[in-house]
Amino acid sequence: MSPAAKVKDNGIAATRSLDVLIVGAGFGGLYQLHYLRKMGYKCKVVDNAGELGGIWYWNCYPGARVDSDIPLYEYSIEDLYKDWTWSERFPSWPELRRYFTYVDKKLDLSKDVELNTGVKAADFDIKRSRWNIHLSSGEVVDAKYFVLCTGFAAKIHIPDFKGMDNYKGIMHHTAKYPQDGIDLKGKKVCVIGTGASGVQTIQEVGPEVGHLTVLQRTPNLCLPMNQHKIDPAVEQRLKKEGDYERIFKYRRETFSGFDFDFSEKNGDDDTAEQKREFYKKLWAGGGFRFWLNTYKDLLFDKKVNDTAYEFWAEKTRARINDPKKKDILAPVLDKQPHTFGTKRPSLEQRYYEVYNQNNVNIIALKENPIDTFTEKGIKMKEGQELEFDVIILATGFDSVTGGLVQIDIKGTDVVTLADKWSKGTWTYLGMATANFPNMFFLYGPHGPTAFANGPTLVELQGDWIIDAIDYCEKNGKKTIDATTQSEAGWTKHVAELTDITLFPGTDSWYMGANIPGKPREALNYAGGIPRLGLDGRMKVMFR
Ligand SMILES: Cc1cc2nc3c(=O)[nH]c(=O)nc-3n(C[C@H](O)[C@H](O)[C@H](O)COP(=O)(O)OP(=O)(O)OC[C@H]3O[C@@H](n4cnc5c(N)ncnc54)[C@H](O)[C@@H]3O)c2cc1C
Repeated sequence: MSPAAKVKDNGIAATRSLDVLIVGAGFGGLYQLHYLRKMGYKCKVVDNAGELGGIWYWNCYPGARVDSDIPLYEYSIEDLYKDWTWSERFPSWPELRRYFTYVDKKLDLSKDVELNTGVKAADFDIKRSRWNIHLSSGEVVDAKYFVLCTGFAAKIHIPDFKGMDNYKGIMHHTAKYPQDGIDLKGKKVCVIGTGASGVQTIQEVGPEVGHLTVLQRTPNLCLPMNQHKIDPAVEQRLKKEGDYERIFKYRRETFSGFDFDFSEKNGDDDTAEQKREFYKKLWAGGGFRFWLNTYKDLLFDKKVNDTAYEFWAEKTRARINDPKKKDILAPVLDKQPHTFGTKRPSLEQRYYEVYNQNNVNIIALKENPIDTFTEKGIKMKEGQELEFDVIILATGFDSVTGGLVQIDIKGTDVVTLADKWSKGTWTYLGMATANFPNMFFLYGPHGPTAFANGPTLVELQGDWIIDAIDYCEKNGKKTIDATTQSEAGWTKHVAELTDITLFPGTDSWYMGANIPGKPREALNYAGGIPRLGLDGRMKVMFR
């Protein structure tokens, strides 16, 4: 199937020929490798990480753990789940790493994975209908298909704070945290940012450090995780009774790929008292239930949304002692930072109690912004000169599109992907983009990505991509490409669906609003998994 190796193109000799080059050794890339290899295709995975696991390699900051409860955050492959048991309902990053080691051993993946190897560029050779893929090692690989499983968080974002180079202490972004950690005991620590990574870091390090200062731009409307230990005997019984099989089937049918879905009810179907009872039940269930198992119009109707916000604020404010901290962390409804659920709420275990400790303070950056970094710390606009041994930048990512466009990819019209998407993103089904034939991506733009449980979505989209490649090979197709019409239709559909929700009203990374100059647009598909309707959607162009 593969043409001879050493194909000469653009003066660069490709040293290897593959059927498929897969970028990323996380849930998505390893799923592609396992099935495509089983089907007889010659594939390799490359990843610039030092181990398997995707984001769980990079995000080893204190307290990093998953927000999807088990067994949702794992592969649905029986051979894997039958012998694996997690220790906690929401596992932490070291356990995720152990899971990937286990998966590797069971599926014998590593022999086809090249770690510490990045993809820098790729160009499509029209004459041969193949990709030349340029690796960080200097090697050029020739492949018929180019599958980008680069996740939504491959490009970190650090705001352009004044004077950052002045600071002489220890400073790391959460996704570049040292693999062997930092001893924070007794240290003066600053965490900038209270998104998902910030919340997890703060609640973990607060009890351990000498002093913690949190710099918050927007309060995170955190939900109780309700973490607990897992009893392996119970899990074993559930597996025997077919529970896991049922969950893995059902998770492919729900909006977010979890084992629960939005209620059939609208908010107005319930009286105020009934609403309260309903919210109490969701709250007690823990996890994302208060967000994604709630009234089906909660993310569409501001009035209904307000009732959830009020419930959240009442519950949360009761946990914070200091009145000023209360207002910074959990403002009352008429000072709400945004509608509930239109920014990703984080799951927390003791986040708010940490602020009741004397060694923890919080500064609202909207009232008192950073003036400049200094040699010893940070000077605030109001004049305080704060000194820190360690600064942890929990400042997020150029999410969803950043990891893709930072690779210099040229399609059939020699326009780079970065140029094509510079004023807005165009995709078909959130898995292909016109004039980039034989190239697919998953868990990326215009898919349900950030609204979806990772493993569910990478399996669903992964199956579609595998089928598409197999279809081409079985039917002698040289290329598969999205048409510009199909791409325009999907892109319009993504925008229209988002426009009727409350999401556009909030500045968030869901809308690209966290990155200066990035187009403000819907990056995720608000129709959820069921409306994707991937079956029978092969409306693509074969040549
Ligand atoms: C801190 C954090 C917590 C999360 N928690 C949850 C959660 O609780 N539940 C949930 O469902 N999802 C969560 N997610 C989303 C998570 O990304 C997905 O669950 C899942 O990891 C997606 O798998 P993936 O294989 O698509 O991508 P990733 O796991 O992101 O893996 C992508 C891989 O591609 C590699 N890569 C990228 N670009 C290149 C390049 N140019 N060259 C070589 N290699 C490259 C990266 O190094 C990385 O290893 C979280 C994300 C983050 C950042």
